Amino acid sequence: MVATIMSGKLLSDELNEEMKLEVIKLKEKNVTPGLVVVLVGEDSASQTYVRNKEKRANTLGIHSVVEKYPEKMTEMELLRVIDRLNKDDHFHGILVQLPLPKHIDSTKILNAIRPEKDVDGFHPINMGKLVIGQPERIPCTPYGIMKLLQRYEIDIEGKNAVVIGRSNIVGKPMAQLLLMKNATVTIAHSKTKNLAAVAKEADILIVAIGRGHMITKDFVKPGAVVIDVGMNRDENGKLIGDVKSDEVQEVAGHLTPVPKGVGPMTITMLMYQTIESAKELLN
Ligand SMILES: Nc1nc2c(c(=O)[nH]1)N[C@@H](CN(C=O)c1ccc(C(=O)N[C@@H](CCC(=O)O)C(=O)O)cc1)CN2
Ligand SMILES: [Mg+2]
Repeated sequence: MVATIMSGKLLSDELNEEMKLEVIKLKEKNVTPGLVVVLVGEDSASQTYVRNKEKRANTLGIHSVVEKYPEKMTEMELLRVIDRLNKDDHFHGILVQLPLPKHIDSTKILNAIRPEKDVDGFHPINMGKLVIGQPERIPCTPYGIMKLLQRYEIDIEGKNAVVIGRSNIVGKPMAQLLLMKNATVTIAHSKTKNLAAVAKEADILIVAIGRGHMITKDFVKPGAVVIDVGMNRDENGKLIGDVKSDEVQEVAGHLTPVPKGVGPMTITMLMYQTIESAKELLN
């Protein structure tokens, strides 16, 4: 078997075209979706991601502003920035790029964002709404994965889904989204015993561990859908996923590549939620 490759890049391109039209329609009603990205410090990967977000927003016609602050900014100063942006009607979405410098408590900052403007879906109110099955803003990576599963017509209902990783940003919301589609969901993590056996039960295997090439074919049931959320660097600095794709693609039915799999969908869903947030103004 050779797995079907699920391209996040292609789906992003398709959704971009739809979103451009949505933005045009909103502008006709005098609403320009606005996104502000707050970047604190000099982390070079974060700078790249923020630049990519700005570029994508511009391509779609979204009004986009990046506010950059020095590494030594205090938590109180950042809270004041969030307070100002919460009140600024030009912005329907506020995103604070993570990670923040160590002396700033990320939880405090994320909790200060108005839930309606929380296009990352990280605010406890948005997380809580997701858990009770009334999602409003959804963390972009798992949301993008759901769009990919839908695009590739993957049946979810009644399937065994195993999510490896229990972060607030990926693992936990991913499990909730799959549960909402009536999958039987298992969350596995670093303390799970016999991980390969647990993973091998999965019809849908979501891998968000953060360890390059850890998932070999021994973890994969023949024909399974394997979603690789990992972004790691190998010894030569090459970007690799958590899944050993060359051998897993011989066993899996579907597989997301790294790069151009889940990654592009994260930014796409960020734009999508910014537009959704702007639409709410009309209602
Ligand atoms: N506030 C947030 N901070 C962070 C998030 C987030 O969703 N919200 N996620 C990551 C970084 N990130 C977006 O911010 C992000 C990282 C990577 C990609 C991506 O498309 N990756 C490409 C490969 C890029 C490369 O070659 O290095 C891919 O997978 O094809 C998108 C978004 C942490 N911070
Ligand atoms: Mg996100």
